[in-house]
Amino acid sequence: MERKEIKDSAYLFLGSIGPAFENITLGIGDKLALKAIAGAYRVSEEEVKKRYSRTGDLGDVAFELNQGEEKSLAIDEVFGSLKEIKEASGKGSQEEKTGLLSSILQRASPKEGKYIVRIVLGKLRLGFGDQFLLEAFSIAFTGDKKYVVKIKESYSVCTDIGELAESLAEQGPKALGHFSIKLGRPVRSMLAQRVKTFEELEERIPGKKAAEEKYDGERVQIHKNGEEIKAFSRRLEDITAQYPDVIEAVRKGILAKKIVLDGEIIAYVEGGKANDSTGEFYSFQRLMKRRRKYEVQKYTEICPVAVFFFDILYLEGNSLLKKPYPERRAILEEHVKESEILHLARRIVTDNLEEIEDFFNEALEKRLEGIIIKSMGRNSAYEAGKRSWFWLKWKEEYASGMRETFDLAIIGKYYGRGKRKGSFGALLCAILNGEEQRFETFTKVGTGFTEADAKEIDSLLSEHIISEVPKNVLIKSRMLPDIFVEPSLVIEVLGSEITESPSHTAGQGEGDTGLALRFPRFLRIRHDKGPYDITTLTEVRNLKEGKSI
Ligand SMILES: Nc1ncnc2c1ncn2[C@@H]1O[C@H](COP(=O)(O)OP(=O)(O)OP(=O)(O)O)[C@@H](O)[C@H]1O
Repeated sequence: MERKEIKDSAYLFLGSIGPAFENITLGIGDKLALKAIAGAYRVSEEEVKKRYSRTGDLGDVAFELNQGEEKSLAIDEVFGSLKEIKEASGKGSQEEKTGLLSSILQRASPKEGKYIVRIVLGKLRLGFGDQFLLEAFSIAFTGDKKYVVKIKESYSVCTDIGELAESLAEQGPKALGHFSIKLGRPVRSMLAQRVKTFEELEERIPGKKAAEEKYDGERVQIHKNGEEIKAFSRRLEDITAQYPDVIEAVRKGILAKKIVLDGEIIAYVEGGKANDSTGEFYSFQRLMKRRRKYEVQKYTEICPVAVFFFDILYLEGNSLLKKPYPERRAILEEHVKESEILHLARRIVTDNLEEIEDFFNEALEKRLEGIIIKSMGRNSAYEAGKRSWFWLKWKEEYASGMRETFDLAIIGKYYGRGKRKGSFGALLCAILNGEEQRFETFTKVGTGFTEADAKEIDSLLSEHIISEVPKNVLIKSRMLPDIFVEPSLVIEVLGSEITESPSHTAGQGEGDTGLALRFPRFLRIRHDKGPYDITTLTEVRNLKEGKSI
């Protein structure tokens, strides 16, 4: 095969005439195909319809009607015609498309005609996909199956299967490893690994790490090449037309000429929530309203979105894929001018797992679904197409293993900090050590409150504010709250794990570590309980050992 034929046939094998990220729809449905078949083989449309209802496949109908056994087409002829069909547009384009299809069917053998019709209708169904084709490339162009893994890696960066086939045909295995990110050709997204326990985050990425908010929307890779701005989905489809608001915001807020950004588009209203400068996030379901071809502009108002960028892959002619994450993040911060629609993914950098836990709880409070922990290591490259151990996801559902409720006494309150300034903050809560008749801190609850809950709690606590720690309360200095309250108000809290903690005093005795409740969530105020009716240390210990309370 000639080089050009190799490229074209790579697309045709997958029932297409180009890579997914280019607009490759031919604009022919059953109705037009039926007309073209009738025209090509000089039978009535009724006849084609009758046969179609019997076989259920217009490709088979074309095969039956075609008498041209000895005819044969070259690949470039087929490919050229399909391209012409795609490009016919505007007034009279339907007739033009039908005429072009008719004409190529007349020149085709029965088998060729059958497959052309199927390709045109997007129903080739050869029974294999791109992964299979990559294995075939390994054998065909390197003579050895052992290159499959490398070819698949290259395909994550060079996502145009035709281009990949052409390079391999030309250079063999030497082509591998030399592909780079290119404007207009999205790379496959880097994905995050999942861990089983919160501690595993520390085992996998020890020491200093970043925790970023995890946005539950649509992954987007934005390519800006001067005036031309394109958005690609995780499946590498061109989704530019769906998000005119995002594209406009990029035009205004991203000043670099040539740049590729990775992020998540999410349904979001800036400053939507009173007292919260971070705005309000909405569900993935709501974002899906934006998946439409018509009335796109109207829906930008019905469902406003924002994009949160968390990575940069390319800048002014240079690939950044191999640079470590901290460097990429610094470059990203330099090039994104935040606005109502453009944001940087919020994050903290720390080596303290408890701070990450707080950050996670705050994310849930904002109705986000979790966090992504990212390695700050020197080798933390952008691993296109890979589920990488440099990125770990931790979601609300992973944290909800135990789901037990506890009645806890409030002994202090923290104000909202940073972005949460002015908002409710969190409550320091204690269990009762029955033997010592002492309240020992067990958890800090910052999520699950409605605005009404927060108001009610504030007003109830206001009567119990004291200036120092009472004798019957044991608090570590690192956990000191902004306001102390005497144990009086009891709340019911849902929690999912009891762990050893250097910050809490529950059951610590002479030792240094106490017990703590992880991922607590406020359920309700227990007006019916007093501070001496709450969950006790004995109950917590039993629960930790797997016995029920
Ligand atoms: N800050 C962030 N960093 C990286 N990815 C993020 C971030 N925020 C949101 N995401 C999204 O979260 C996805 C991973 O989360 P989740 O497990 O919910 O998605 P999934 O589609 O079920 O799984 P996956 O994407 O890992 O196959 C990423 O693919 C990305 O689209």
